[in-house]
This record gives sequence, structure tokens and C-alpha cells, in this order.
Amino acid sequence: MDTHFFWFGNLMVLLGIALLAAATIKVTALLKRLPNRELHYHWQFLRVLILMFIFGYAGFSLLHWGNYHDGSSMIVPTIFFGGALFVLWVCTLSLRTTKVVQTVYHLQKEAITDPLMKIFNRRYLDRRLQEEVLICRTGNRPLTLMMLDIDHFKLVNDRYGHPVGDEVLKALGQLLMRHTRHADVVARYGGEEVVVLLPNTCGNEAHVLARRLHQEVAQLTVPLPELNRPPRPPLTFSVCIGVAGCNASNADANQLLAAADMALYQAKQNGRNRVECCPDLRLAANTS
Ligand SMILES: Nc1nc2c(ncn2[C@@H]2O[C@H](COP(=O)(O)OP(=O)(O)OP(=O)(O)O)[C@@H](O)[C@H]2O)c(=O)[nH]1
Repeated sequence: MDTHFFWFGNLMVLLGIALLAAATIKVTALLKRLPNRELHYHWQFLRVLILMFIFGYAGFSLLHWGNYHDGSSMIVPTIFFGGALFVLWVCTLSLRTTKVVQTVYHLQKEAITDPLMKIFNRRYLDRRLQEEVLICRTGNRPLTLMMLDIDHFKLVNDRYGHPVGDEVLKALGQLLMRHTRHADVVARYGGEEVVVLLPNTCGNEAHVLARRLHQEVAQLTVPLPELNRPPRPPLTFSVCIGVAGCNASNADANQLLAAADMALYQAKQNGRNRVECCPDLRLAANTS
């Protein structure tokens, strides 16, 4: 018996088993990164198949141990090795592709998210506002916009410190995300000003939502740090909300923002802690 063939044949099959084992490790790492349930099932099934192949290879190796005498008996071990290499390659590339796609996704999300409030940032708002104005004009859909501003926020910072001010902003961001639809755009407009863009929403609906948000904010509490002082009651705060709207005939991003800003200014002028709508809100953003 040619010992070269003997060792080469056995080695190919054993290396094939090692490559398949490495492939299952890659698939396991991939499974941890997959958010999608259906894809999970597919990759789990594939992992079971690879494990079955490992048993198949091992059985073949035991049955054919020493049965490699010439070049033709090398065909099957070579195919086994090539197949395992192919499986490992595909699994490795799938894992790397998933990592790259997830990194790009996170970077894109970061680029449009406000790091403190965890809502969209001004850049994203500007883009979406232009898009929604176009949809409003061409699709004849009503569009409304709310501008929120925390009352006397400077006092919060001055009295309790900036970290508490930051907690207030975070709590407001979370509340707004909880009480708006997926299609709405909640974005930080400036310091403590937030814009909520409401696509396909008429003036009445926006007004009802604004009043609800206003009440929800009034019930929101932010715990104050104790810092060796006796416990203090949690902080509450209020907001002013300005609401404006447009329809196909008068849709314009800058005018919509200016109208909401004007309504917000009115709310501040009228004593704060209130909702004000731009005077022609019902006409501006009527149901289509
Ligand atoms: N903690 C914290 N404060 C911020 C942030 N951005 C802006 N501010 C503060 O927000 C405050 C805004 O103050 P003003 O514009 O005078 O508004 P206000 O005190 O809320 O008064 P009114 O809006 O008129 O009721 C300033 O003190 C800013 O320093 C932030 O990211 N974190």
C-alpha cells in the first residue's frame, strides 16, 4: 500500500470534518446577530445539516480507513474536503456580510439620531419634512406639525444642574416616542425644542394629539438625585405646544415650521403650559 495515498486520503476527510466544525461555529455567531425569526429558522436548519454532514464524514472515515491505494480512490476524499471548504467559506462570508451591514445600519442610525434624547435629529427632520411636503402636495394628503418647548427649562438647569436637565430631555423624548405612531417623525429641533411631524393627519387629529401629549407630560416625573440630602419629590415640568398644518394648496416646509413656531410663541405669551394652534389650522390641514 502506498502510504502517501493512505495518509492523504484520511487527512482530507479529517480536515473536512474540522472545516465543517468551524462552519458551525460561524453559523452560531451569525445566529446571535440575526434579529429576524424566519432567517433564524433557516440558519438553524443549515447548522443541523452541517452537523449531519460531520457525522457522515466521520462514518465514511471509519469505514474507509486505509482504503486509499491509488489516485482514483482520492476522488471522494478530495470532494469531501472541497465541499467542507465551500461550506466554511459561505458561512464565513455570510457572517462578515452581516457584520458589515449591521455596522452600516448603526452608522446610518447614529447619523440621524440625537444622542441624548434618542429621537431623530434636525438633519433627518429637514429631509423628511421636504419629502412629506411633496407627498402632501402631490398626493393631496393633510400634513401637520407640532413644536414643543419645555417651560422654564433654564430654571431646571440652574436649580438642579445640567445632568437633571438632561434626564428631563431624555424622559420627554421617550414619552413622545411612546405616544406617537411609527409614521410620525419625532425630532430634536434645537436645545429643548422638539418637532413632531404628523404625515397624513388633519388639523383636528393633531390638536387632539397635542392636548393628549400636553397632559401626558404634566404627569411625567423625573427622579431627583439624593446626593446626601433628604429625599426630594420627583421633578415635574410642563410644555408649550404650537400646532400648524397645511394641505396640497399651501404646503411649504418653511411656512409650516414658521406657523408652528408662531403658535408656540403664542402659547408662551399666553402664560405657558398650554397648546395653541395656528389660527387657520382646520382650514390649512383639512381631511382630504
Ligand atoms: N441640560 C441641558 N440643557 C440644555 C440642553 N440644550 C439646551 N439646554 C438649555 O435649555 C435652556 C433654554 O433656555 P431658554 O431658551 O431661556 O428657555 P426656557 O428657560 O425654557 O424659557 P421658556 O422657553 O421661555 O419657558 C438653556 O438654559 C440651555 O442651556 C441640553 O442638551 N441639556
